[in-house]
Amino acid sequence: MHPQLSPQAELTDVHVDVQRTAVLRGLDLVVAAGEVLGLIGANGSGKSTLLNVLATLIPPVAGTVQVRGPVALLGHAPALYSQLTLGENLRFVARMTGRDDAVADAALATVGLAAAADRRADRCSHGMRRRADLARVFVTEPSLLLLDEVHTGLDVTSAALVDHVVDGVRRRGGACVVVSHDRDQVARLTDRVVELAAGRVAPVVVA
Ligand SMILES: Nc1ncnc2c1ncn2[C@@H]1O[C@H](COP(=O)(O)OP(=O)(O)OP(=O)(O)O)[C@@H](O)[C@H]1O
Repeated sequence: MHPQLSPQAELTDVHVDVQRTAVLRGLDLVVAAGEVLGLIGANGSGKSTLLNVLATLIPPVAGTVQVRGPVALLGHAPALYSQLTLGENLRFVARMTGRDDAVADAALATVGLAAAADRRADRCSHGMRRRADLARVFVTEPSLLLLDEVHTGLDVTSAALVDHVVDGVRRRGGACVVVSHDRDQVARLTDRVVELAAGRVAPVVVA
């Protein structure tokens, strides 16, 4: 962590139930501005739930959640309207956040999808959809970027694009939380790693 920087997100004694089952139980976590935090844990330990709490999509039943600045969550599945083209999807995001269409078009070009802008999302490969999802980050410029297993199924070039996106958020002084089952990926990409178990997080030393 970078103690000299203020927290981008701070969770204190957070309890979250999913379908009446306690998933997070008194969880404390500070994500510092400028850091890339790795989050690991067994299947079902609550990693996606925690990202949803950080994205303020799931309210805790107890505890406090403080998040500064705009947040972007990239989930298991890319968040695109399947019947819209990639260009329409990105322009929609741009308009919803008060940006020009040109920003959306530039973002698509940045992720190497300018030539596919007129292709419907449901006619794109998984990797293309993931790239278009990553392009959202160039449009909205979040201060807190939450990545949930986004490396799955990506080729080397697309995986490098994830690194580029994470670097961009960090350079702007924002923070990232990266969920992955790939410990090598986590060790390479992050400044520090925590493990979620029994509803709480604990520091982990990743070789
Ligand atoms: N829609 C749902 N309905 C019922 N229970 C759910 C639902 N979503 C999650 N859960 C429960 O919440 C717990 C935490 O799930 P979550 O998806 O956050 O775990 P995870 O660590 O991200 O798992 P994985 O590594 O498999 O993606 C799980 O034990 C699961 O049983």
